[in-house]
Amino acid sequence: MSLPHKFIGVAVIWNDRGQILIDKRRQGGLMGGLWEFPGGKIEPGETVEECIKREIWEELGIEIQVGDRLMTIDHIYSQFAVTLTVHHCRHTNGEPQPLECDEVRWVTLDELDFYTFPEANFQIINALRNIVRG
Ligand SMILES: Nc1nc2c([nH]c(=O)n2[C@H]2C[C@H](O)[C@@H](COP(=O)(O)OP(=O)(O)OP(=O)(O)O)O2)c(=O)[nH]1
Ligand SMILES: [Mg+2]
Repeated sequence: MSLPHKFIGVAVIWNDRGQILIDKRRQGGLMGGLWEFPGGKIEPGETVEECIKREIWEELGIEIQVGDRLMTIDHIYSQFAVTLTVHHCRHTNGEPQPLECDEVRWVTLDELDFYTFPEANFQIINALRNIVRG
């Protein structure tokens, strides 16, 4: 049996105050109510960078500059598998709006502990802490 496999571009969006943008997935849907780093499915013919820029515009209505890749994570959930390609991004323009989620918030690395993320995100959060704190 092979699980469906989703390829996702994920953005760690930094602002000038060293905060990161997170969003709360819509209640009811898959992983509803969990917080995540914004992003979505890579479409055919699209690079990860293009996917991230497009998704962030569609989901949050802001402009970003997509920077270096932080990491790629393969994770298997009970119903599907995901490959998350995570890039550092910089917020350049616009006020984030919850266009396709329930809420958006700027948080510090420390504050991430107060939010519940999907299982695969532990690796992302650990990597961010290692980078920032050496
Ligand atoms: N954007 C994002 N997705 C994440 C993170 N962590 C994590 O496991 N995921 C998973 C949850 C989703 O299955 C998938 C994100 O894709 P999506 O939000 O566009 O897809 P979806 O759940 O709407 O899936 P579908 O119903 O359209 O098939 O990746 C994260 O930090 N950010
Ligand atoms: Mg999405």
